[in-house]
Amino acid sequence: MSIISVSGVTKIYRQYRRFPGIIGSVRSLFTRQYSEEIAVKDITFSIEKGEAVGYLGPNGAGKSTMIKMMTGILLPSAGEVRVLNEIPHKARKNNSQHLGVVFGQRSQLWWDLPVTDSFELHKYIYKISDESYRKNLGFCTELLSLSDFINKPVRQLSLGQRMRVEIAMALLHEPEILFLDEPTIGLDVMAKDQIRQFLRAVNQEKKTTILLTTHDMKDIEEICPRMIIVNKGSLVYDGSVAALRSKLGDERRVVIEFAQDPGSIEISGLTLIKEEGSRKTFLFTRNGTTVFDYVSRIAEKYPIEDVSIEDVDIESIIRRLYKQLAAEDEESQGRQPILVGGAN
Ligand SMILES: Nc1ncnc2c1ncn2[C@@H]1O[C@H](COP(=O)(O)OP(=O)(O)OP(=O)(O)O)[C@@H](O)[C@H]1O
Repeated sequence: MSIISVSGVTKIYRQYRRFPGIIGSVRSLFTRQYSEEIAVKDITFSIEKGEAVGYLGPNGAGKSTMIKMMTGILLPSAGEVRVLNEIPHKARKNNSQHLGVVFGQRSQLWWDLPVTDSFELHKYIYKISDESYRKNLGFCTELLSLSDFINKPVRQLSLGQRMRVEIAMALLHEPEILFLDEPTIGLDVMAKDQIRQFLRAVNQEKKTTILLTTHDMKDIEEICPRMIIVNKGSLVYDGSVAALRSKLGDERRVVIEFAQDPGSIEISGLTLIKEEGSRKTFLFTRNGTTVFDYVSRIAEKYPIEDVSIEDVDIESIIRRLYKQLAAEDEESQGRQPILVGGAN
């Protein structure tokens, strides 16, 4: 049985409009006008125990709304969300023992208290046994290097330190599922790396199921073998990075270091995307001809010093997908998603 199951879920936000001015305020009392926004549109997916899934999408795609429904903060307008086989909104009290939640922008910590006091309070509220607390705190302190600032008041912590503390706190009661909304937003490269390594360890060693939203593709690469992509409320992709790569055309980047600058060269089948003197980068799409055929054809005309072939990075793939989706949106409003499905 899936640990999370979302079937046909839609969320519509309804916003009441006020008429302007004093007369308007009186009128608003009698005439209710409202606008509707479909934030999540008929989404279905399920997640198995122990998976790590990235939930992606452009701004306003409906990611936070979905996390809020899975954690029981919001109710769907239609469809059903089940987490640990319960309706999250109804089972909030019981479920909180089994869920860990980190909302990057909103803190669960006590601002003026030392970090340890927030942890102790969490231990008390969640009735964590002494042994379990010691073990989990030890795991987090070591892998997140918390000891340098664990006695400082939370308000004195840097953003990166605070995020590490938030994540540790969400894991102290050893939840089965960890939800994270943009856990690496605004952090420096080192802090991001540490959090990614930590989350990977939590998923692999403790078998905690992880679902995170992010705009940072490195988070996906390092933590999540599976990604779910949403756009304007609808699901547009559910599968692995590799499968998306091949769905969108299997592109490779070919970097050629020429013995001397050959000037501008044109080879049909290769698209020049970067020129740095004698070093040129081409984009190659697999289409029956191998990249070696192209390179040997070039080498007949121009002496080559070095060649390297790289996969296109996931960031570029997602950018391409978003561009494709935006173009499709312009072309035909409300058409069926182009890419649903595609696991491994
Ligand atoms: N409380 C609310 N009332 C009305 N509309 C809302 C509310 N919360 C979100 N929305 C709207 O629903 C849509 C989806 O918002 P949501 O925050 O879920 O997107 P998101 O994918 O998390 O975006 P981002 O990446 O920018 O955080 C947006 O158009 C947003 O304006």
